[in-house]
Amino acid sequence: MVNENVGSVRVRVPASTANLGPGFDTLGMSLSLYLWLEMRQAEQTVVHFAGEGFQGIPADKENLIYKVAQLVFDAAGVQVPELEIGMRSDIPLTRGLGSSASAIIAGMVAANALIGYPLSNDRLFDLATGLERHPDNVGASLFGGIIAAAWDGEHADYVRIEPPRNLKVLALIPEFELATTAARAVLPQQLSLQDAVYNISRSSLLTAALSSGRLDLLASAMRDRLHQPYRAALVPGMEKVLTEASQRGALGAALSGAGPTLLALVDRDGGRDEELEAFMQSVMRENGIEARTVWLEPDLEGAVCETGIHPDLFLELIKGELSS
Ligand SMILES: Nc1ncnc2c1ncn2[C@@H]1O[C@H](COP(=O)(O)OP(=O)(O)OP(=O)(O)O)[C@@H](O)[C@H]1O
Ligand SMILES: N[C@@H](CCO)C(=O)O
Repeated sequence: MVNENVGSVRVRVPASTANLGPGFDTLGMSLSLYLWLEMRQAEQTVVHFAGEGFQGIPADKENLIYKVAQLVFDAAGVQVPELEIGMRSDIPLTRGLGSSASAIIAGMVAANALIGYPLSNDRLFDLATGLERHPDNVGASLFGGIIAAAWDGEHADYVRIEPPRNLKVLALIPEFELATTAARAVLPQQLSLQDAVYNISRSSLLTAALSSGRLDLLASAMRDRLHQPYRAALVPGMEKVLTEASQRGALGAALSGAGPTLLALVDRDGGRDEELEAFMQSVMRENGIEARTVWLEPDLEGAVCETGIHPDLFLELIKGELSS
C-alpha cells in the first residue's frame, strides 16, 4: 500500500566515481553532478525524461528505474502500483560517472519513500549492490562522500569517509562511450602476488590518506596495477594523463570507474588549474579524441529525498527548472 499521506516523492542523487585508482570495486566518491527523480502513483506507468542522452532508454515498465522500484515494493511486501516517473539527469551515460548507479539509487529511494520508508538505507545498499555486483558507485550515490566497502555477494559492509575539505575534482569526459561490461571483460582473472600486494597497500594507504587529509600522499597512493593497465588500450591517452597529471598540478589521477572519463584530484588552493586542464585536453587532442572538462566537488549528502504534494512537480522537473 502506498502511503496515502505522500502525494509524490522527489529525489536528488549524485554521480559517482569508482575505484579512485587502486580501490577496485571497493572505493567510491560521490560527485556534484545530479539526477533528479519524481515518482507518484498513477493510472498507468510512464517515464518522462528531461536532459540529453536518453535515446533508446525505455519509457515504460522496462525502464531501469521502474524495475528497481518494483524490487523495493517486493522487498517491502507491497503490491507495486502503476507509477508516473519524471527524471532529469546531468550525469552522462556510459562514461564512468555512475549513471546506472544513480538511476538505481534514485528509483529505490523514491519507491521506499512512497511506501513510507519500510527499508533501511543499509538494506537498499545491499539490494543496489546486488544489481551492480560492486558497491562503489551505488554506495557513493546513496551515502555521499567517500565510501570504502566490501561486498560478500549478499551484504556490503562499508565506512563513509568525509572528503578532505580542500579537495576538488577535474573530470575529463570523452565523447565516446565505454560500457562497464566491456571494460570488465578485459581484466585478467589472476594477478601476481606482487601486483596484489601493490594494490592492497596503495588502496589501504589511499583510504587512510583521504581519512586524515594527507593529500600529499595521493599521487603515490592512487597508483594501480589491477585494472588500469589492462583498460589503457580502451582509453587512448589515459596512460600519459595518469603518469604526468601530478607534475601538472594534480594531487593524483585515475580512470573514473570503468571509464572512459579520467579524473584528477586537485587541491583547491593548488593554483595550477588552467595548466592541468590544458594538459589533459592536449593529451585527448593528440589522440584525436573529443572530450569536455568539468570541475566538480565531492558531494556530501548522497541521495536526498523530499515528499509532499507537488501537483506541478513533473512540469517543473521536465522543464528543467529544478535548482541543482
Ligand atoms: N538515468 C538513467 N535512467 C534510466 N536508465 C538508465 C539510466 N542510466 C543508465 N540506465 C540504464 O542502465 C544501463 C547502463 O547504463 P550505463 O551504461 O550508464 O551504466 P554503466 O556502464 O554501468 O556505468 P557508467 O554510467 O558509470 O559508465 C543503460 O543502458 C540504461 O538501460
Ligand atoms: N569498480 C567498477 C566500477 C564501474 O563503474 C569497475 O571498475 O568495473
